[in-house]
Amino acid sequence: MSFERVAIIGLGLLGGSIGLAVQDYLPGVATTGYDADPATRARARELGLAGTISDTAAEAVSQSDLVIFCVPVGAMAAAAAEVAGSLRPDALVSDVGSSKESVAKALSDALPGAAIIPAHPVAGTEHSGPDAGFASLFRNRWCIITPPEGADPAKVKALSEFWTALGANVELMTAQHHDLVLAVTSHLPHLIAYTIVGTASDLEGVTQGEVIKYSAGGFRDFTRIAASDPTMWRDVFLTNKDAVLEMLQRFSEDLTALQRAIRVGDGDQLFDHFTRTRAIRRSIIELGQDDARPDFGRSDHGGTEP
Ligand SMILES: NC(=O)C1=CN([C@@H]2O[C@H](COP(=O)(O)OP(=O)(O)OC[C@H]3O[C@@H](n4cnc5c(N)ncnc54)[C@H](O)[C@@H]3O)[C@@H](O)[C@H]2O)C=CC1
Ligand SMILES: O=C(O)C(=O)Cc1ccc(O)cc1
Repeated sequence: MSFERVAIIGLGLLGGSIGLAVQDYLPGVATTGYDADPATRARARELGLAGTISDTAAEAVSQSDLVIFCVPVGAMAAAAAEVAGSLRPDALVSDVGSSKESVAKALSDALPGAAIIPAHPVAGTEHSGPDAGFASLFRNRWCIITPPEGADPAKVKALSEFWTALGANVELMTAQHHDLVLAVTSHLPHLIAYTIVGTASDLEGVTQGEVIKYSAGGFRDFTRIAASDPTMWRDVFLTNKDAVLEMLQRFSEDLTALQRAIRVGDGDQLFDHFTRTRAIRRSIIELGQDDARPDFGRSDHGGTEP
């Protein structure tokens, strides 16, 4: 089973990248796009983010056997409600949201009876909007699929093959496990970046100019992450609240332990901790997932990376 026509609802970074990637890597599959923002629809037409850009969500999905919601996780319920009653009976509904339990519930509440298999391509940048999309975004990245209990194995297979065709490596897990893992690997790092950049810019006696001028490598990396879309990240923290708070609690305890080591001058504890974390970085590089490598995620199939 493979898909004939994909509808993409939300034409920002993720939706635009899917549209471009399908046109490049699955040229036999038709693409239709819709975005709630008329200016984004106009830009999507100029950029050719999908074969057809519809002016209503209902029209975009009506012929499609795969419908992917690419809107902020807090907007999934409203976006899904707009297509209720217009889906093909055999359509598979999916999404790309960064949190999964709440999105699975939002989609199934809005679309009772529909086949829904949520997914999360763990691939992105700090940029958003239709101009941010590029076809090679998903190459060599993970796509986590979270099939609900009782999901049709043929549909899970078809969705896995779709993401594999776009260049992703697919992994299956429960939505609950996804939310716990991503809380520590993605959500908490973003919260820390938002905090540290705010702290630095609030410092009395340190000017904004100095923060920019002396931003050495580490801080500069944090400013990139802290430039990520405010709507998207507000929604991630509100929808993955329990897992983020649990990880934040553990993080605070570990930070307090390091704070104490500095205060009492326990150099061995600091050294041992930093040695352990350095080994984790090295194992990421050995796994070939070091996105600092110049060729990481690039493809020779076109697509422009920002
Ligand atoms: N930005 C990133 O790096 C990644 C984002 N994600 C997830 O992908 C989703 C989309 O994120 P981005 O593409 O970065 O956001 P974006 O801000 O670039 O695009 C979202 C688009 O959705 C549209 N939209 C909002 N409500 C809508 C509605 N009810 N109906 C139709 N369109 C609507 C907006 O007008 C906007 O164009 C989010 O759920 C996010 O958590 C997943 C992986 C990476
Ligand atoms: O730009 C970065 O460093 C990211 O971490 C991108 C990203 C953002 C959100 C996701 O759900 C997945 C990936």
